[in-house]
Formats: sequence, C-alpha cells, structure tokens
Amino acid sequence: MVSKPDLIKFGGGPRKTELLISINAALYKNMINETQNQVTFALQNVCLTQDNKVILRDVTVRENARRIGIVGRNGSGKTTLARVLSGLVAVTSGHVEIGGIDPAKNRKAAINTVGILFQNPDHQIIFPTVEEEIAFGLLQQGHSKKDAADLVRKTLVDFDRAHWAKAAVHQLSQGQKQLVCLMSILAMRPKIVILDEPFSGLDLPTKMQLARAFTKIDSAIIHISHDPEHLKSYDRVLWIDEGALRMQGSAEAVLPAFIGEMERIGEADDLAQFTD
Ligand SMILES: Nc1ncnc2c1ncn2[C@@H]1O[C@H](COP(=O)(O)OP(=O)(O)OP(=O)(O)O)[C@@H](O)[C@H]1O
Repeated sequence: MVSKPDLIKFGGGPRKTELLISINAALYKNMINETQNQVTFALQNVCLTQDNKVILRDVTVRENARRIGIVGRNGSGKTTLARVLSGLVAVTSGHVEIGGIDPAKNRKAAINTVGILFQNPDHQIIFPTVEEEIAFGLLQQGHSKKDAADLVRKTLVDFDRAHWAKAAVHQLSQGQKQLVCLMSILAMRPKIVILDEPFSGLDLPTKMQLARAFTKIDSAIIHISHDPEHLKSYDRVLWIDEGALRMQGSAEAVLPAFIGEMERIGEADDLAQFTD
C-alpha cells in the first residue's frame, strides 16, 4: 500500500464499439498539442522481486518520445513498471532514470517530474471535496495555501469544472472521480504523466470524454494498457511480457505483433495453467 504523500498526484468487442474507439483515437491524435514535451527514460538491467516473486526481469530500454504506450497481458508487469518509473517502488537491481532523475532516490524531484493516474480512482482519492483533493499535491510541492487555491481554481476552469470545487468526491461517478485525479495531477504541472489503464471499468461515453480530457495534457505521456486500440496513435510502444521487454518500436510495428500473439494464445487455453 502506498502512503498518500507518496501517492504523487501524478495515476474483439462489437464492431461499432471498435469503430467509435478508433474514431476517438484519431480525434485524440489530431488534437494533441504539437508543443508537447518528450519523455526520456532509461532502464538498465532492471530486476524487481517482491514477496519472492520475480516481477521485472532484466529490463533494459531507452526511449525518447512525446507519447509512449506500454502494452502487455494481465499480470505482465505493466503497473509495476509504472510504479518503478514514478519512483513509488525501488528496483531490486539495475538503474532507472526518467526526466533526468532517479525517481526512487530523488523523491522530491520525482513529485515535480512524474504524475501517475492509477486504474482505480478510489485508490488515489482521500479528501472529501474536489478542491481539497486537487490542492493536496500542490501543497506537497510547497505552494502556499493561497497559491494552491489559485491553481486549483485555474485547473477547474481549464476543464470547465469550476462548479465542482465544493462537490463531495464520494458522490461523483467513477469517470468523474478519474477526472478529479487527472486534474489533481495536471495542476502540479509534471513533465511526464503516466496513465495506468485509465479507461478501466468506464463505459464508452465516459471513455470518450476522458480521452478528450487527455488532449489537455501538455506533458509527455506514458500510457499503459492491455488494449492495443488505446495505443494506436502513440509514437512508440513497448510490449512487456512476463516481466521482460518483448518488443519496442513504432505502434505500427509492435501492435500487430502483439495482437497476433494474443490471438494465438487466445486460441489455446492457458487459463488452465497455474503460474508461480
Ligand atoms: N507486491 C507484490 N508481491 C508479489 N507479487 C506481486 C506484487 N505486485 C504485483 N505482483 C505480481 O506481479 C505480476 C505483475 O503485476 P502487475 O500488476 O505489474 O501486472 P499488470 O501487467 O499491470 O497486470 P494487470 O493488467 O492485470 O493490471 C502479477 O503476477 C502480480 O500478481
């Protein structure tokens, strides 16, 4: 369990659905701000073992792009990699650098460098009202109460949600809570935003609305997903398989290879197997 101060505010369906998501991906790509920053990160021989289980296996990778996707099956290690990149988890061996820092060793710099949007907003939100939730990260960054309040207001206005300031978070829908988490992260102006399965559990209209909110992200983006549809428009994609880097390259190169392998596995019945 990650403590709140460490929870840096960063975190073959029906054809019609696929079509809508594709349209949305195209819309998203066109709306992306061309001045967006790039993510630079490098992992050198990164291994991570937790509770005697090897989760990341000798991952060596270097990337420098505006938007990087990370794809992989359930349990392949994507979320763990996101935690490593944000500095929430220290590696067992190897070296991690993102945005010019080692995020686990330099926590203060990490708060200003990387924001992470988690899969489940209920794991991220702890304050009763929207404005308190957004203010928290800003206060952690060292802003005065007044500056934090101004930045909260500005962020809400940027998202056309000024009327949400006093709203009780527990009364919001999952999609609305996810948007609160996103606003909390962006208010802090991180250089890099990590999105960890941000559409998980959301219905299609909510996904589309959240995807539009992502277009307001000027920071570089690392987007983690098991669904290749979400990463089609990304500059670079890493495929993580059983804790190791299986492939890296353009979305056009990696995603078809990933889909082919997923279909091959889907034809078989590996759900029958137990893993260690
Ligand atoms: N603290 C831990 N101790 C032991 N095993 C863990 C721990 N955290 C994660 N794991 C295991 O490590 C593997 C990778 O988990 P992780 O959550 O990083 O995968 P993921 O690709 O994000 O999966 P999903 O898509 O299902 O969210 C899984 O088998 C998980 O059960």
